[in-house]
Amino acid sequence: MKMRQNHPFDTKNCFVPTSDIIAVEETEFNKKQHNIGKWQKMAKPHAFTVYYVKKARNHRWRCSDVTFWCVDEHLCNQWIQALKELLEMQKSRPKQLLVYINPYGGRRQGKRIYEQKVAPLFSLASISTDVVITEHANHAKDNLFEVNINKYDGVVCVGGDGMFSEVMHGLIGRMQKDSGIDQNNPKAPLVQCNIRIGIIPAGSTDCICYSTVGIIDPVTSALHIIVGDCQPLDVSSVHHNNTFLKYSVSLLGYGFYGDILKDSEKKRWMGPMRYDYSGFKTFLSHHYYEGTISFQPARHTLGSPRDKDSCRTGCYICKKSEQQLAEQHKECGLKREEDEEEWKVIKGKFLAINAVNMSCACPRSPKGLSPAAHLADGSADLILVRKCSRFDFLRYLVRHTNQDDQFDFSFVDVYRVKSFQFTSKLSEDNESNVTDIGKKRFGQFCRDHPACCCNSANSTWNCDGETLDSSAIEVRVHCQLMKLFARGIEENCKGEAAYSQSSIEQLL
Ligand SMILES: CCCCCCCCCCCCC/C=C/[C@@H](O)[C@H](COP(=O)(O)O)NC(=O)CCCCCCCCCCCCCCC
Ligand SMILES: Nc1ncnc2c1ncn2[C@@H]1O[C@H](COP(=O)(O)OP(=O)(O)O)[C@@H](O)[C@H]1O
Ligand SMILES: [Ca+2]
Repeated sequence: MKMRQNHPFDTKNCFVPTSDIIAVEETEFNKKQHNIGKWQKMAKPHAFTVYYVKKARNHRWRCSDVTFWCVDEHLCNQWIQALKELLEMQKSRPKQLLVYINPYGGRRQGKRIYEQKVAPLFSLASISTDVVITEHANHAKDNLFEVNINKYDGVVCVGGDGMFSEVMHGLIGRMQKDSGIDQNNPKAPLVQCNIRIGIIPAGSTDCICYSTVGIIDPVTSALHIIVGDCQPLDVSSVHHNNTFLKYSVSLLGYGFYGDILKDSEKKRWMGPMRYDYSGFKTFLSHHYYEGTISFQPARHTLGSPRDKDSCRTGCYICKKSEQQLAEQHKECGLKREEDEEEWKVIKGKFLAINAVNMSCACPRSPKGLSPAAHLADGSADLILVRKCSRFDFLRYLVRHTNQDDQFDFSFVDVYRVKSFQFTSKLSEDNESNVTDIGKKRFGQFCRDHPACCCNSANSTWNCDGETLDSSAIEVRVHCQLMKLFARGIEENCKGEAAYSQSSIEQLL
């Protein structure tokens, strides 16, 4: 048996674990191939091609192939058969997928990206698909309540974080409905969703994809789906007055990121640039908001938000935290102790309140809002940015883009929490004096100090890129409620070199 790679100048030996094989196919023999070099000496060659994952720099994956030639047709078929059987044994690989494409996400390239880059790979890997191109917001979510979900091994969403959020709401909501769980009850133990979601990035921020794969690249994401990767993910539930509002997996942000989102929605025509435009505007407006945050610290996890190590493939902290939580729940089931656990209360004036379930790394900030946050440890990092000067806030923002510690400021606090509540001062006041028409009419600016940027109007919550209607919320982290076709960010990738190079550049 002889081997020929599609890159003839690569190393002669090629080692491919079966878990990295995408497909094995009998190679169509044509005259041109027969005339290449030494193969022309073979009387009647037979060949098969192995398509496999080739790992490149910066967590990027590509489909590569190697062709094996031989004269014996029987031997060739035996090899094809044996390799196909090996692939068949990989039970985590999906065979049937349901795909939702948001044609208006990001730069409006979702359909093209799927058809040109992803569909050919799925077809090579013999994955059958049912494709839905969404016609309106909530199309995918509503559809997920109707389809025969058991037919599928996974759901793929082509779009941004907002589109992912929609699909996640459909799947988690469907799961609770089928199990008779009332989502409006903030204390209800939610049923885990075992149908994995794959994200083909075609949105504006794509932070969920970046934080779970390490790169925004449709081909890489498609290959993670094909090899059947599985990454559990924490999900936060958000309630107001015993009414379910939304789930969140990436950023739940009040103040700065809420205001950016609200402003940017009016500028959708700008595409992903709208966030930079609204970001600049919001930065200049420098509004802060008064309110009270109470939270329960996450005592079950070994990690802390100030750790130097981040969550990586096969993360030990996520595994340990999951075990710890399972043990606690067993005990709590008997004693119903959870609610008695300590609550910490913080009142203040905040420029931003960010709760993140994952690092929220994205191309704008490759280390994210909380670099040491874990994907599946049952906790969220609660970041409180108190009132400070514009200059200090800018210093804080800039540290998201370099190696310096963004938590090392006197006006920034970070806590690892398992649940929290927020009420704005305004809603507290409104509750105490029911109708204050004056406040509503002149509510935009502080009447006592017109120039102080103190805002007597509420901000809005940014929940994975969607606005919430209520400012008073109650949030609870559900450990590993769902799963993605991903494996977290891999350690010691060739890409790490680029990271350390930039840190060297900074030192010089
Ligand atoms: C001076 C430069 C400062 C850069 C600071 C960058 C911090 C970026 C952190 C981004 C965290 C993103 C968390 C993810 C949120 C997404 O779920 C969510 C939805 O995504 P989708 O549209 O794909 O559906 N995206 C968002 O809510 C957008 C967040 C907006 C991030 C843009 C921030 C730009 C800030 C620019 C400040 C400029 C100050 C300039 C002063 C001279
Ligand atoms: N066909 C459609 N028309 C309009 N909105 C849609 C459609 N399909 C999905 N959406 C909504 O668009 C929003 C943003 O989508 P997303 O793919 O995240 O793009 P972006 O990253 O640019 O915000 C989501 O909230 C989703 O519900
Ligand atoms: Ca987490």
